[in-house]
Amino acid sequence: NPDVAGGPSTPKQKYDYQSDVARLRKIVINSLYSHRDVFLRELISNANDALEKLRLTALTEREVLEGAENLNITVKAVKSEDGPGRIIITDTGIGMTPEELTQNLGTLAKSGTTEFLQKAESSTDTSGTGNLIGAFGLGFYSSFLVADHVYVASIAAKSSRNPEPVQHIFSSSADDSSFEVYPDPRGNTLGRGTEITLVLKDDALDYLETFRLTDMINKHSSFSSSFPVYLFTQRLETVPDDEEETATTTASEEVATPSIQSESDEDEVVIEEAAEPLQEKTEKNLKTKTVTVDEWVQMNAQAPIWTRDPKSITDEEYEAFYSATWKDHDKPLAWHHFTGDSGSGVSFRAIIYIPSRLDESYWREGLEGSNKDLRLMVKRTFITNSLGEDALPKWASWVKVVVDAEDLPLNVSRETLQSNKFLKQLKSIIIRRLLQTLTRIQEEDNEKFEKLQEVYGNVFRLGAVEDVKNRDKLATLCRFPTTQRNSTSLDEYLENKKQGQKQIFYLADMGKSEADLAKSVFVEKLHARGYEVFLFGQPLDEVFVQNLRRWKKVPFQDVAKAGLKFGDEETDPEEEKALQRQLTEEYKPLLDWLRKESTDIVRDVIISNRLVTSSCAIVADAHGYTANIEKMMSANNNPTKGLMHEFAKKQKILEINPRSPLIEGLLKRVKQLPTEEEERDLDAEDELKEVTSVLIDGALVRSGFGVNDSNEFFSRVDRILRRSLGVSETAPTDTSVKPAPPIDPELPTEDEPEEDPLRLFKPREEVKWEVEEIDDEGNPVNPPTSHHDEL
Ligand SMILES: Nc1ncnc2c1ncn2[C@@H]1O[C@H](COP(=O)(O)OP(=O)(O)OP(=O)(O)O)[C@@H](O)[C@H]1O
Repeated sequence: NPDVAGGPSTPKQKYDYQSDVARLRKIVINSLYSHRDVFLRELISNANDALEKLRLTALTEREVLEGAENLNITVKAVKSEDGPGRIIITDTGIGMTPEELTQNLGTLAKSGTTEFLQKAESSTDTSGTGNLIGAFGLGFYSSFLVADHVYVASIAAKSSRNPEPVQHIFSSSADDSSFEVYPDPRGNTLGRGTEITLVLKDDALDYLETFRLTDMINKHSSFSSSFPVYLFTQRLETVPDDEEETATTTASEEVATPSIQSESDEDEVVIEEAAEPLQEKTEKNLKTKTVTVDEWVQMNAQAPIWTRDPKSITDEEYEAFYSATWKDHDKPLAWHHFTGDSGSGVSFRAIIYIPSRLDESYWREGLEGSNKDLRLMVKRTFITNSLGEDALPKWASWVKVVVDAEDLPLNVSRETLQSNKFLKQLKSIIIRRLLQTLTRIQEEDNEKFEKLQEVYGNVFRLGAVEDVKNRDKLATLCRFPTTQRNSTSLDEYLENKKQGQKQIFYLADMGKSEADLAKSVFVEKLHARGYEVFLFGQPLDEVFVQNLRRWKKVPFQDVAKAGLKFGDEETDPEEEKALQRQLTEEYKPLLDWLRKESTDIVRDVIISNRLVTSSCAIVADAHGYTANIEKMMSANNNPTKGLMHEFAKKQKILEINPRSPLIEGLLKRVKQLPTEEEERDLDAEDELKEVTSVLIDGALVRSGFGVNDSNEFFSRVDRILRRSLGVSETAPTDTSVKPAPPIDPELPTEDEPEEDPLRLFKPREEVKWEVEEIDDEGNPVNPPTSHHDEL
């Protein structure tokens, strides 16, 4: 309606869009045509939200219902010979005051906006932007995908705070950086709610076709509203050419919005059809004529999906409902539709959906992040999406649920709901059903279960830590790599354990790949002997086992800690035990030597039972930190560090492998050292001390710990290398460098040449190496040129 634009007498208020909105609109306007259809879905969804808000407010404030009788959404296409085509979407929802028009439509307050804008702006691939738009949900701004100009007429619902609402217009064209808000020159035409007029772009006129709109509403919006959605249609009909008969149908161009008799689901549009069958009439009177019959057709006449019999619902319907309700355009991974009784006498129907991806914010939000995707309804009226104190635990906060309770009073408020037992029971019912669904997938659908692992693997671990009541069920869902298989459950591990094995073996080192873990010194013997070891590289793995402690009564054993038992030690032949005793005796001088040299680092030194090829390893004592925990502790900057921490850090044991030639050689050298009564050979002692300390530091590194002072460690390595190369140990390295030029506070005047983004792919300039010659003493033959030092 051109009047909407306002006459000269209407005071217009002009505003600039908030910068994010301006950026968003630019993306929308430049985006791909194939995604334009979303505009209708977005506007109908907003209309539905406005109606839900109204119905919820009406529970406590009846007067908001004044102004318009029915709660519905209408869509009408207006073709025009002399002007542009228009689509008008109207709802009788809560409406907006002029301030709200400015605030809600002129600013962006959506989560993830910045991220979306950055991604969309840097995307050079337009189809990528299209997918982003689909996933983000543009809301109101999607209007500009198809419209050159948009008018939003809105009048807020009457309330005690706003007893005399006035209908206002928000007006903006696609290429404007500003918008206007002004009183509607037509006065109050809506009664209550919002009317959005899209003045279509020339290349979007095909949206005026009824079949196009019908198709779009059926596909995207038939599930998005529990309020009736009507589409204005016109059809041609042949009627008797009898003035009296044709009076019941009008061929007017405009028809009033539908009048609806009740708010129940059986809502019907009152458009009278000819009372008698047409055929009889044409037979009576052969003279006929063709008239245009205007009709409001309800597009979502079916009952809401959750109230229907699951057998009558197709997968496509479940998926369409999911995407319309939660605006997730990736298909859900699975769903479960059920009827329940809370046990406190409230019966309800619910559908639980498992999304096919976790929202990026899930791990960022920390443990406080709670579920916002649970739609709690009472007799089909949306009540709340927050369970308050009875919120789902963090691990399950991603689940999307619709619950419709039958036996609660409709005027139940959020507060009285909190005190109702129903919510508490509902929480545990949802969790139980969710676990059932997950377990069913585990048992019946391998492919889907793999996808579940990919998306929710860490969520199950978190759940087992967080949700003590359901710990076992969640732990059953967890899969881990082992030294023998890619993905093993705890039960599968136990089925594969060896005779006598009384521990579940695992090695944990956060961030390490399975391949790296499998090469660890700690698993070499277990693996060589055919025992299976869990390889825990995920951040939550070690926390998971420490909370679980045992599975089916079998305790977990960290293979990097003392206490490892194969379980068949009893059956070791006598001679093997004797050999062990003999080795301990034989290696006593080396063990004593090592104890003396490693007092700051380890608690004890022993002959190892776990090493095959490696010469030595550092093992955490049962009460000490493993390398993994030690890393976590230092990364955390944990305030509980202190005495206990220092104590736990030192609870390590150095294990040596008597079969390693290196250890044998070391033993020989220790034995050769003159005893104290004779003259001590201090040089030989120092040299051996140095070798020993490199060996211990090497063991620390190999076992995943850090060395105490890495500079000192490398100087020692340096000295040993010099010695083995016959280079002077004391000859200094020339450390002179070219000093920096004097201070220059001037800023550069010319623009820096832009860096070539493809430089990495271009051949590098040849690097010339100069080899420095040294004499017998290790001193350079030719003094180094200055550019060596710069390097
Ligand atoms: N038909 C309407 N009636 C009342 N208020 C509306 C209507 N359409 C939009 N609004 C208001 O404008 C705000 C912004 O709408 P917009 O569609 O951009 O985002 P949103 O609805 O918050 O997000 P999304 O549509 O992606 O869920 C809404 O939150 C709502 O307050």
